[in-house]
Amino acid sequence: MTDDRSPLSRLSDQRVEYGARGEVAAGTDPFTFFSQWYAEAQAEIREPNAMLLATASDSGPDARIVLLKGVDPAGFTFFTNYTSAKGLQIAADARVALVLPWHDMHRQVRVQGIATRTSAAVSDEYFAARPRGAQVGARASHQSQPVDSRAAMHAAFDRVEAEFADAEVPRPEQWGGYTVAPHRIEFWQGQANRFHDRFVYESADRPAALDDAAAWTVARLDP
Ligand SMILES: Cc1cc2nc3c(=O)[nH]c(=O)nc-3n(C[C@H](O)[C@H](O)[C@H](O)COP(=O)(O)O)c2cc1C
Ligand code: PXP
Repeated sequence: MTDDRSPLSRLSDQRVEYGARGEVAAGTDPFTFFSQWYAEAQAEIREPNAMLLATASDSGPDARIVLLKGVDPAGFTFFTNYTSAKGLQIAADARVALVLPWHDMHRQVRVQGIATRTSAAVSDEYFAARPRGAQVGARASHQSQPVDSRAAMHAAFDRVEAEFADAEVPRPEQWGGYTVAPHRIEFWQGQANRFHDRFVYESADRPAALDDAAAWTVARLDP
């Protein structure tokens, strides 16, 4: 904050005012609320399904972006490598948090829940729908492990391509989905004077179906 030579020392000058979208009221159930907000985000945000996934384990908290690939009343689904850092962390502690950061709309959605692996059939179906290059990449990558060089990565990619030259690329068994079944979900709408709207749905710490209005209590929170 005191070093005037660095532009990074002056970030306190940056200021965006919120509130142009008007006030928000709580919806009936979290699924309806999320569906409505997601449809609006889809129209305005370039990659609205990019979300932060936070994990907790004995080694401490960790976070990274993953892509949301589906939402239904059971929860929020993404795909990854089960032997990655996040995969090992979820194996040690399945409690996770998600944040959908829709800055341009002055909105965020926060989710807390329990991650469980999708069935092999669901993972197979999604893997088969990915572009071939992404399938090859998933087989060639030991996600989150050190690798010697970019050249070594390309060699691994080429080996997989050669192995399945005339065939479909099968899903590696360590690659698949997780569904986060939520017990807390918060909708945040930025407002003027940092006096925002926040609505939190809770299901008594137990995951509940998002569209089961009776399972959720809703409260407004101070900003
Ligand atoms: C926009 C964006 C989307 C991403 N989507 C995914 C994803 O869906 N699955 C995934 O495994 N990694 C995804 N990544 C990469 C992760 O952020 C991360 O680098 C990788 O999964 C390794 O994380 P880990 O070492 O914590 O396991 C994405 C990164 C970005 C920036
Ligand atoms: C390492 C990794 N895995 C999976 C994904 C999800 O990609 P896709 O949309 O092809 O499933 C991404 C997206 O950036 C990624 O970086």
